Amino acid sequence: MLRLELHNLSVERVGAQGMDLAAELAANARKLEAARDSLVARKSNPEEFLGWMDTPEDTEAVREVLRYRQANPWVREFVVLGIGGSALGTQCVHAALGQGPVRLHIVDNVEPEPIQELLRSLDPRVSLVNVISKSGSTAETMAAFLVFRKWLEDSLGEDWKRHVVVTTDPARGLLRPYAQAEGLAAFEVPPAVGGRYSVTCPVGTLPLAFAEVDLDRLMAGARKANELATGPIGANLSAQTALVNERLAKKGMNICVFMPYSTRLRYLPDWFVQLHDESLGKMKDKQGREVRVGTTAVRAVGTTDQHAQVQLFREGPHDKLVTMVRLEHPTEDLEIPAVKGLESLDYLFGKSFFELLTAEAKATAHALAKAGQPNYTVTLERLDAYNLGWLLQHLMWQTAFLGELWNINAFDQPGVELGKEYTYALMGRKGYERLAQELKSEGVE
Ligand SMILES: O=P(O)(O)OC[C@H]1O[C@](O)(CO)[C@@H](O)[C@@H]1O
Repeated sequence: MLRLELHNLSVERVGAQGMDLAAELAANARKLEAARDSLVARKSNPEEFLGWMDTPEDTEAVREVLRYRQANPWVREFVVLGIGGSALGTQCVHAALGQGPVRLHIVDNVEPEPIQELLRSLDPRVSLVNVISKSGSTAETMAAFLVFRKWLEDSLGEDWKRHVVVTTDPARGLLRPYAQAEGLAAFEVPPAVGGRYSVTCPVGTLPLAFAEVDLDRLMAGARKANELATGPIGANLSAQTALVNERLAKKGMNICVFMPYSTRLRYLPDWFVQLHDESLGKMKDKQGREVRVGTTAVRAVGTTDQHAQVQLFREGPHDKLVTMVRLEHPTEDLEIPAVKGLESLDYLFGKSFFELLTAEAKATAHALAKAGQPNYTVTLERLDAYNLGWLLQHLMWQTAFLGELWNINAFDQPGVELGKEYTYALMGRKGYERLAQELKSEGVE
C-alpha cells in the first residue's frame, strides 16, 4: 500500500499484488535520474522531438493565438480538421473546460455522412475552418480540407480565405506553401514537437482560445509538471508513475487501463491512448535491435465503466495496471434530496453527488487492490486549466520516461507509415503504382 502526496497532484496506492514503490524508487533512483538527465540534455536537439518541454514556456506563441482570436470576434462555429494528435488534445481540454458562444466541431474521420451532416448544419459566414496537420499531408485531413475549402468558396467567393486558418510545420508538407500562396492565416507546429505532444502549441491553443479556455493557466500547469519532472526523483511524479508502469509491465501487466472519474474528462483516455500506444508500442530499441515492447492502453471512465469493465478488471486475468484519475474538489456540487417513501435510500439523502463519485472511486480502487489487481490514483485538486495542463504535461513526461526505461524512441511512429503508403497506393497516388501492383498481387485492391 502506498500513499504519496505531491502538492495537488499525487499518486495513491498501487494495489495488493502491485509493488512497494518506496523500495523500487530507492532501487531505481539512479536509472530514473539518468533518464531525466538524458531527456533534458537532448532537448535542444530538434532531431529528438523534445520540443514539447518548451512549448508551455513560449508565452509569445500564446499571445499570438489570443491576438488572432480577438481579431476574429465574428466566429460562431470553429471547425477543426485534424486527426490523432492534431485533434485529441483539443477534444479532451474542450470537453473539460470549453465554454462561451463559439461551437467547436472536430472532423477526424472520413466517413461521409457525419461530414455531410455537419456541412448542412453550419453557416459558412460565421464558420472558421482550422486545418491542422503537422506533416501537412495526412490524407484524411487533406480530403476534409478540400471539401471545406470548396464549401467556403462556393458560398463566400474570394472571402473564403478569411475563414481558413492553417496550423502546420514551418517548412515541411504542402500546407505551408499553399497558405503562403493564398495568403491564409497560419500558425506553426514547432518542428521538434510531434503531433501527440502538441496540445500546448497552436495545434491545441488556437481552438482552445476560441473555446475560452484559460491558456495562461493551462501553460502554468504544464510548466509545473516540467518543474517536477526535471527535479529530484523523490518528488518527480512522472518518473514515479513511469517506474510503476515499467515494473508492473515486467510482471506481466501488459494492459494499462486509464480511467478518470469524470465525465468532463471523458476524452482524456482517448488522448492518452494515442500518446501511450503510438509512443511506446515499438518493435526496435534505440540501437535497432528487435525488442517488441509496449503496454496496451485501454479507455475507461468512472463511474460509468464500473458497470461495464470493472468485473473483468477485478476477476479477469491480472494482466492490467489500472490508473485512475480523481478530483479532490468539485467545481459545482449537487445535493441528493430526501424523498418520503424511499427511505431505503436514506444513505444517499443529504449527501452530494461529488461525495458519491469519490466514494465510488475509492471503493473501486480498494476492491481492485483486494483482488490483487494493481492500481493507483492520480488526484487533481480540482478540474481547471492549471491542473489539466499539469496532468497533460505530466503524462507526456511519463511517456518520455517510459521510453527511456524501455530504451526506445518514444517520439516516432514507423508502424503507422506502411498503412498510409498502402492507402496512397489504393487511392492511385502518383509514385505508388508499383505498390498498387504488389497489393493487387496479394489480393488487395
Ligand atoms: O498532424 P498530422 O501530420 O496530420 O498527423 C496526424 C497524426 O497522424 C500520425 O502521424 C499517425 O497516426 C500521428 O502521429 C499524428 O498525430
